[in-house]
Amino acid sequence: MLFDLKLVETTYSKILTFETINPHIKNVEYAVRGELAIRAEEIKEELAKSGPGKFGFDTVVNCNIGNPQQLLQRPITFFRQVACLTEYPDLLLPENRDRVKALFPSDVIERAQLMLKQIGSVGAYSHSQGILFIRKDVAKFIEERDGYPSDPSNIFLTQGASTGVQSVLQLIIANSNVGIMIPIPQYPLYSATLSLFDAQPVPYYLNEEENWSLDISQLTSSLSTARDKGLNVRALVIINPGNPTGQCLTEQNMREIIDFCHQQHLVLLADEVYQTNIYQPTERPFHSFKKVLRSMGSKYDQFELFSFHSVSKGMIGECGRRGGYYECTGIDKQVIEQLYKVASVGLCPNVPGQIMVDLMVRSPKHGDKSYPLYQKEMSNIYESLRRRSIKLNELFNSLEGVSCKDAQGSMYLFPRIYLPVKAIEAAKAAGKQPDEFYCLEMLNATGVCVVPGSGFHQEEGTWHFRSTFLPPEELFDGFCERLKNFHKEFLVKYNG
Ligand SMILES: Cc1ncc(COP(=O)(O)O)c(CN[C@@H]2CONC2=O)c1O
Repeated sequence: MLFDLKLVETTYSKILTFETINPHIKNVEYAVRGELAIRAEEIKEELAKSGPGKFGFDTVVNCNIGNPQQLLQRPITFFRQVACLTEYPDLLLPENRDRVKALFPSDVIERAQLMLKQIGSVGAYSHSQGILFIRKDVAKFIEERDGYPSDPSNIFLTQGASTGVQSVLQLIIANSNVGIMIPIPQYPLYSATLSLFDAQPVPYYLNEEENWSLDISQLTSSLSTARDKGLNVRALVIINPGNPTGQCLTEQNMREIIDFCHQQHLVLLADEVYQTNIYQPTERPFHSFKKVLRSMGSKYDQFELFSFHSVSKGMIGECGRRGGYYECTGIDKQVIEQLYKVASVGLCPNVPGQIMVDLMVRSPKHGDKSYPLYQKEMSNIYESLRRRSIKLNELFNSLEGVSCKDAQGSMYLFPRIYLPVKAIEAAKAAGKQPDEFYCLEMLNATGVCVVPGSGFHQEEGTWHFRSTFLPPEELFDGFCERLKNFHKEFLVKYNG
């Protein structure tokens, strides 16, 4: 007898429902692309369909995510020229030589030929840890940056820093009693990943009054509270420069943190993706944890450190290429073998992303044909980011009931907002956190999409939001004006 499909359809119950999927996935929150970002996409749709109409603006400005090229930042010419030739090697055939020479500088052609000689084809799987030739370039970059040896076999190329962070956390989280120390406010990749792997976040609070500084006493009290609860705290996460807070650690503070981890037997995860987004290079230069660690002498030779970097940030902003790496320092060889085994399950990181990592760590040098343009493009982007960070910081601090620490690094400002009682009551009535309510009102009034501080977690009773300073400089004054006018109107509406 044939199945009566109607019968099957009426009685068929879904295997996968919200109730039956992995509960850890349901616990995951990632505010950078949460409710505000979703609402911003809806508004974009409505604007595309029916024009400004009911909105007082004609464009949505995505300041919720550090995605420079979404905000029209131009890619670095040299990087794209090399990438272009590696994607279509026929351009390098003798019959095309003259035409290609007319379009591409000789050092671009040479670099593309070198890359293709090493990798074969961008369409081929590579070594699961990443192409050795590129890992050697990463190791050389680290040695030249820090002045200490780096071993390519201790380097993993990854799909952006995100997947590196997740691989390392997955390795450390042996069971649900494992605690991982994370900064508050923090970039929600960490809290989200701990939820996913069913680990326990052990929050340590950054000190906003002291420019988001990291007090060792805060680490100590947070750790002892967690251990008193019976948690097996195994690692400490540091984001330097900070996201969302933008602070850069002093070398002295970094030595104290390493000593703290050494004494308390913690693995250190150093997220350094913003290491070139440094806007006060004299007062607050970037130091890598690898360099500071190696400068502290043989007592720390066995210290365990993972350092993460990415092509998504800096002046490069090639977020969509998903390129990054992490370096394992002091990590047991057998543990590295396990990391390799898991990396091999995913076969390999994407090869265009690996090429971008190589271009980042081995960029045009003085004397190369492409160097003048490369240097000009990089410094123009850097100076513009610095100017925009200062301008937006000044704007926030000019607003009534707003205070904002300056951006020593990264791509964000994280102003604190003091909201009128009526606004807090209105938020409660709407079932929203006060800063979430403020951000939604901002989006609906101006089209500017930022992320509420609650999405990064924050000290109880304080409210913040995070904005990038990425809108194009030629539109920046208009962008700032939108925010200023909104804030004034918001206060009138809820101060009465
Ligand atoms: C501190 C930090 N670490 C890692 C990442 C992951 O980067 P990739 O996976 O792209 O290498 C980000 C991305 N920053 C997110 C994305 O944009 N805005 C943010 O806060 C980040 O801010």
